[in-house]
Formats: sequence, structure tokens, C-alpha cells
Amino acid sequence: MILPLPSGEKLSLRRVVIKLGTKQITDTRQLNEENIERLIDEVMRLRQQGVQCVLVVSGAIGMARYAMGMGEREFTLAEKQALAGVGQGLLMSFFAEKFQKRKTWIGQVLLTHYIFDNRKTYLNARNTLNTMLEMGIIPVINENDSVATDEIQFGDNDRLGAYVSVMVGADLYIMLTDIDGLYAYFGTPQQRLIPVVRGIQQVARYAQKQQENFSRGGMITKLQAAKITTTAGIPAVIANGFRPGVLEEIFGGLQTGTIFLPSGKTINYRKRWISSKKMKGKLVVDQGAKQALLKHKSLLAAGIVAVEGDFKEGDTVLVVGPEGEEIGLGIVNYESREIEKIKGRKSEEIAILLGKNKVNTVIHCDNMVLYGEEEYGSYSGD
Ligand SMILES: Nc1ncnc2c1ncn2[C@@H]1O[C@H](COP(=O)(O)OP(=O)(O)O)[C@@H](O)[C@H]1O
Ligand SMILES: N[C@@H](CCC(=O)OP(=O)(O)O)C(=O)O
Repeated sequence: MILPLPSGEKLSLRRVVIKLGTKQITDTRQLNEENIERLIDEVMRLRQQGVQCVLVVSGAIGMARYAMGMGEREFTLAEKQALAGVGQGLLMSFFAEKFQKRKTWIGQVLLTHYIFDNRKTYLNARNTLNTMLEMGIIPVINENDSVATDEIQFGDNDRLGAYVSVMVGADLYIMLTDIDGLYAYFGTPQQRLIPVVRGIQQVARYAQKQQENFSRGGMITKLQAAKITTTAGIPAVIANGFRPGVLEEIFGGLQTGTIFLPSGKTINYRKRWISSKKMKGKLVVDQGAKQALLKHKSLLAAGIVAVEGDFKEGDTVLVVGPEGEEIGLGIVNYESREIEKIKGRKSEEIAILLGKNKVNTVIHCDNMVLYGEEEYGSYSGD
């Protein structure tokens, strides 16, 4: 299937990730069964046209509130984790029954940040998803809320879906929600839909957080999600899942929702993994180091001016320039306390300062993902 993009390019669609927000499933007082049936029919039609679909389905907590008749009251985190355990089972049996009627199997995959941080579990999860798709099974993904503590939590499925899109090498990431897309001046008489976004920075100010208790993302996390996928070369769409025919409109190239276009570049598998790891800290670099990084050189201690956070060797950190501008993400060869000691110093001094010999790159260029600057990479190899 070929999708004409507003940029004039044509996108070949073999694999897509579609995220259904909590509000697609329930408002906690009723189940949106008719709408879900319609969306499932649209997914089935995509599959008939040869498009592999991965679903990211929110709503475990909302489903439990609906089923247990708990309505709108506030819950603690521990209570929400308990409710997720109830709702996830209900959610899956609900979807399994709908898909089985259409002679299609779905497979539950519950993920947390921990799975993405660790290269072994990341590759395992990726293999499982790829195998399911090859077997014609539709993966239905949610966060494993019942076990996710702050440390390993995504907290919203917008970003989880984005990381899954990067993991499975999707051609497009679609976030279906209860609104037509991203609005400028949302909630004012001047509000207007933004059809195409070419740089998240220009629209970030329009996003507002969602206040509701059971639907966690709001527009802020949808924009963060779009940044994750577009950095990896994957366009993202926010569209209204209550609009009949919405998937057909998107796949037919008709203007609906908001589409976020990537810089036109894509990144190799290893760098995709790096961009999926949780950031554990921050390095501020000087102008010279910034220029070197943008030319795909490694980061040396001499160019580092400040360290934030407490991180270990092998963790992922955000690298920012002198004005706080985000340059990219990288895996560090030193822990934060070591970088404190060697920042601004020449590589030859490291052994004396730390009392041991280590590689002289703080971040090797192969372990660095630059925002919007990456070269086309091959999709082969890990
Ligand atoms: N700039 C904006 N444009 C559109 N919607 C916005 C904007 N800022 C905040 N929102 C809110 O984001 C909501 C969608 O996010 P959310 O409630 O998390 O949905 P979902 O459960 O589908 O993920 C909309 O209903 C709207 O109230
Ligand atoms: N994982 C949670 C959903 C959290 C979430 O991101 O919700 P939403 O903003 O509606 O996509 C659940 O299943 O209840």
C-alpha cells in the first residue's frame, strides 16, 4: 500500500502501529463497543491489503473502573496498578472475542521501560513481535501497569507506542484519540487544526496536559511520541478514532488529523535501540563539542561543561548544547561521578584523574543518535 505524504514523497506501508487511547475504549460509564467494532473492521481491511498491524491498546484501568462500577473517583498509584490487573484481562478477552469472530488471533504483549533499557530483553520482545506478525497474529500491546514502578514506567501509551513503532520498524505510527488532531490555540475561539507538522519545536507550545485520572497522556505526550518516531524516520499521525472511516482516510492519503513528518532520514537498528532507552541524565557540552557531534564525531571529556543526574556506564543520557538545545542521545562509557572529575580535561589526563585506564571517548559516535541529523542506515544487523 502506498501513502502519498504532504511532502510529495510516497510512503510504502508494510507495517503500522495503531494506538487506541483509553477514551476509544470507555469513558468509565460505558463501553464504546460499536466504535471498537468499526475500528476492528478497518484494521481487518488494512490487513487484507497486506499491511501488518500492531495495536497498542490503552484502557486497562478505565475498563476495570467501568466493569467494577467505580466511576470517576480518584485512585492512588497502587490502586490503579491493582485495577490494571483486573482491566487488562477484561480488555484482552473483549478484543480476542471481537477478532476471533473475524477469524483472527491476537497476542497480548505487556511491556515496561525495563524491557527497552536492556538490550537482551529488547531484542527478545522485538523477536516475539516480529514472529507474531509473520504468523499473522496481531500483537496487542499495553504497559504492564501492575508491575511498573516509577523507575520502569512509561506512564502513558503514546510514548510506549512510539517506542514500539521504532522497535518493529513501522512505516507509520497512528495515535487515535477523541479529538481531530493537534489544535493551535486549543480551547479558545481562535483554535484551528494543524494538518502538517515538520518540526515539533514549532508546535510544542500548543500542547496541553490531560487532567483526567484514567487517561494519562494528553497532547504533550503525543508530541513527545511524534518526536521519538520522527527522529527515527517514522511519520506519526494523531487522528480522531471516533470518526467513521478514519483509518481509510489516513491510508487513502486524505487529509485527516495531524501528520508529523520525519526529517526524511532513518536510523539503523542499534541506534533505534539507543533512542528507545530511558534517559538517565544529561551532559552539557560546549560549542566545539557540539560541532564535532553534529559531524558524527565522538564526545570527548574536554568538551563537557556540566553533568546532571546519577548514571552508570552504559546508561543513555541526553546531550545538550551551551544554550540547552537538545543535540541527541548517547550511551556513556563513564559513570556520572567519573565525568564530574574529567569534564573539561584532556583525554591524556583521564588515567591520572581516575587512577585507571579507560577508553578516551565519553560517548562513541556509533552510540550516539542525533536529533533530526541521522544518515540513512541499513536495516540489517543488530
Ligand atoms: N492543542 C491541543 N489540541 C488538541 N487536543 C488537546 C490539545 N491540548 C490538549 N488536548 C487534549 O488532549 C486530549 C487527548 O488526549 P488524551 O485524553 O490523553 O487521549 P487518549 O486517551 O486518546 O490518549 C483531547 O481530548 C484534548 O482535550
Ligand atoms: N496503560 C494504561 C493507559 C495509560 C494511557 O496512556 O492512557 P491513554 O492516554 O488513554 O493512552 C491503561 O491501560 O489503563
